[in-house]
Amino acid sequence: MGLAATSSCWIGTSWKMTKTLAEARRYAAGLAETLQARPELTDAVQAFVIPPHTALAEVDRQLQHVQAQVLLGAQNAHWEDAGAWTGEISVPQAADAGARLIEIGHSERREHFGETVEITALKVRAALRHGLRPLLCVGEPASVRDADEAEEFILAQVRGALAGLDSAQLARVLVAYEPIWAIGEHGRPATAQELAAPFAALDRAYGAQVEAVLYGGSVNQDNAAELLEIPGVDGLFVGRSAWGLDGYLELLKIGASHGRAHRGRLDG
Ligand SMILES: O=C(CO)COP(=O)(O)O
Repeated sequence: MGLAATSSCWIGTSWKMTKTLAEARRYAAGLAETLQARPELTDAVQAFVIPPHTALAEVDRQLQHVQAQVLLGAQNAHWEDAGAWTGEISVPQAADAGARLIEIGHSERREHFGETVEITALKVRAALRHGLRPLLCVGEPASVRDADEAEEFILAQVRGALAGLDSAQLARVLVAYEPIWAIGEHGRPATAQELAAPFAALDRAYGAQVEAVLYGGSVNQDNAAELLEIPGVDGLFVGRSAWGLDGYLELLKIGASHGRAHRGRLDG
């Protein structure tokens, strides 16, 4: 798939429901230009960008010369390949527009669009069936965290979505742990201390089987380096702080320096 073989750190962004076509084109063109001029930014990083469906094909066009450096993703796709599903798009349609990754089960989709564990399982299978990487998002609400049940909650979400997959399929899955209370303008970033136990639990259960486990929720240029140091964190999934290209490039730089240091440790 053209992924950096040695990538030790994933840094990606979902634009959620933001950006006109012109804004998406400008961002993607600027990203492509920067990555061509400074390929070292992704030497130790796998970058990914998840635009709204309306901009997928155009962003794909803009990123065509840096496809080995940036994975393009879609924010959602239906589990059926085609049919009478008004308002939905299928995995083959997302792939046709350039997507190589499908985001599944973001808490905003679970909360506002009724996406259940069963639905996430169907969508994971649809993505894999068509050779795309599923990016499964899991995370607990504040009430579950306060009841000290976060780990059970997120492991049940992952288990339900990935049940029955073989090891080759699991090896293509990305998991993003995004506590709901940490996401968006009303969220606050989780601290390294709060994240230690959930990431340890995810690592124990799935770390060796899935491609990567990422953290998301109010990631910014000030906390990214510290978050990347948490054991079990293989990368960051970013909303608002990467909606401007400069913000995303800054995060890529932080990821690159983390990735290089990490690789140095592995090599040494
Ligand atoms: O939901 C997120 C990524 O999927 C995170 O959003 P924010 O970085 O804006 O909190």
